[in-house]
Amino acid sequence: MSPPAMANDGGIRESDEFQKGVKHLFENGVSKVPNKYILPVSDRPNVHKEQANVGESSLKLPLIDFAELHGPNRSRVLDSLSSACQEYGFFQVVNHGIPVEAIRSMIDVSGRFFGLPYEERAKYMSSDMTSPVRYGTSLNQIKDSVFCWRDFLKLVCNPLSDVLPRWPSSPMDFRDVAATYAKETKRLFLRMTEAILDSLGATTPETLKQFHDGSQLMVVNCFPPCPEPDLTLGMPPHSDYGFLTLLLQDEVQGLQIQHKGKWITVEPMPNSFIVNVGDHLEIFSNGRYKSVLHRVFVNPAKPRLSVASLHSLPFDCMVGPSPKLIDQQNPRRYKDTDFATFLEYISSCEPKKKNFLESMKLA
Ligand SMILES: O=C(O)CCC(=O)C(=O)O
Ligand SMILES: [Fe+2]
Repeated sequence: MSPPAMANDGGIRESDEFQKGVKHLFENGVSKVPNKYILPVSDRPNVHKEQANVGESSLKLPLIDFAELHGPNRSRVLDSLSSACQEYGFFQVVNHGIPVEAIRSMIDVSGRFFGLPYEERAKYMSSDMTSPVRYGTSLNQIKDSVFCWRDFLKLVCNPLSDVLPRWPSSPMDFRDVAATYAKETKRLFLRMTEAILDSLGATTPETLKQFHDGSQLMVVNCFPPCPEPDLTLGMPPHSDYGFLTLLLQDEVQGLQIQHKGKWITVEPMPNSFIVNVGDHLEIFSNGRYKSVLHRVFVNPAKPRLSVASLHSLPFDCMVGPSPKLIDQQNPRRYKDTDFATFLEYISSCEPKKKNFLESMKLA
């Protein structure tokens, strides 16, 4: 027999309700954050206190004008790219060549997907980490002891023709829009990666080819308004495991990155992309470029949406420090790793900060 359903301070009577996600809680008029989502005091966002100190807590990321990368100023832009990856692990890209229409449509269709009735969204729930489509809540709803205030839709993007028929068929235009967006972001990723490899002096034809055939995962994140945003987070501090993440956020604040020991809010900039160094790039660069912790705070009034496109080498490929970046002065600092090891890691324990990357470091 299952244990009796427990009432709690959020007025939610069944713990199973939490498995349905935060959009569901919000639609049912939740008026207090249920205990399941309340973080220990030391992990709470403290956003309002930080923002009273505006000068320090709000940040314009280093700006990379992508068009300039292909002009006479390329080497200067590569230098800026290199400092951004070393100092912040993040930068913002403008003039990236992705049509505004593709960006707007992706945000719009994602919003409409999360606007579908719960039963329609729930068709895509799966505990299989390798499923081409996976709807869910929190980070890992099977393992997390405290849930975060986020629902997600994960879409494996390669090979596109194989996975597309498994993607949501509703809203009707979802597949078309998301496939166009996936192709556009892949193209930008490849051009971005050429520049990153160039900035490291680590370009080889084999590496470029591997990225060409590499993996892509899109994560659509939905953060509904939260009645008590100071008690919880949309996403706890984490680093991204791939090589590069191309992140699109709507106009609502939420993303914070850790910089010089402080949490700094990244101001949304319409139609631009935020790009961040993932664990695989930190490893590949032998520690030169940093995969930086980031988190998401929620707010009481506005829903927020973001789309992260995570790119790396093919799923079964080993990632290790580039031989071009290892020498006597710079000995190898990380072990080789692959996706399978990472998946095993996230399914076997609650992901905490940069533990995965830490476990890859050589003493
Ligand atoms: O919503 C955001 O701004 C960040 C999302 C994120 O960090 C992720 O999906 O890994
Ligand atoms: Fe992330």
